[in-house]
Amino acid sequence: KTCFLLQFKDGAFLSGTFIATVGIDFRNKVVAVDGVKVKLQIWDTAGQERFRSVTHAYYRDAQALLLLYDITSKMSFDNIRAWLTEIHEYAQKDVVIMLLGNKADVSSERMVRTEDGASLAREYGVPFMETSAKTGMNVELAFLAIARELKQRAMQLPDVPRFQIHDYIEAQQKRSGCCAFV
Ligand SMILES: Nc1nc2c(ncn2[C@@H]2O[C@H](COP(=O)(O)OP(=O)(O)OP(=O)(O)O)[C@@H](O)[C@H]2O)c(=O)[nH]1
Repeated sequence: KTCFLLQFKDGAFLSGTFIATVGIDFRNKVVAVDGVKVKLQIWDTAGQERFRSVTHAYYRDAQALLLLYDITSKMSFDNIRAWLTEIHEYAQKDVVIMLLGNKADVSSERMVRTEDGASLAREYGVPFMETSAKTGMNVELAFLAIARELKQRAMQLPDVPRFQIHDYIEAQQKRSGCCAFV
């Protein structure tokens, strides 16, 4: 999660370094959505169980949640259902959720099929992408899709059709020729 956030914030990937997040950390980044500046305040939570009570407290105020698993770790994927249960318990009812299968660059060590990620996301009705904090694949798209959704919600006019995050991601991926949307 930290590498994913740093790739988005600074366009950098620190190879070989792993410093577990203690509790919670945050970064800000301003992005432009159709000429409107959207300030994203992104909280980076610790994945480790022992920090769980700290991270719970932050769900309530989140407008969006990016749920990351590691495609080389079946356990991280299997944990997603538990995270979704927690989200439903602690987060706002209308929170935007996105499921991301990260480390897609390490295909030789893949333990979770793309279809399995996509099918879990379909089950919960949330958008899904595979990403790489190392190469940057889909990192910006994930945050921009969220920013667009939040901006549209904030500025929603009665006669304008609602923004469809699934359609937006699919269209962007088709345009860039990247990574078939499953
Ligand atoms: N190849 C590859 N390695 C990655 C990628 N993302 C993270 N890593 C590596 O995975 C390890 C853990 O990454 P972190 O981003 O620190 O993980 P985290 O989810 O923030 O961990 P916690 O803070 O403990 O919850 C590091 O050694 C990273 O270099 C990726 O997309 N590709």
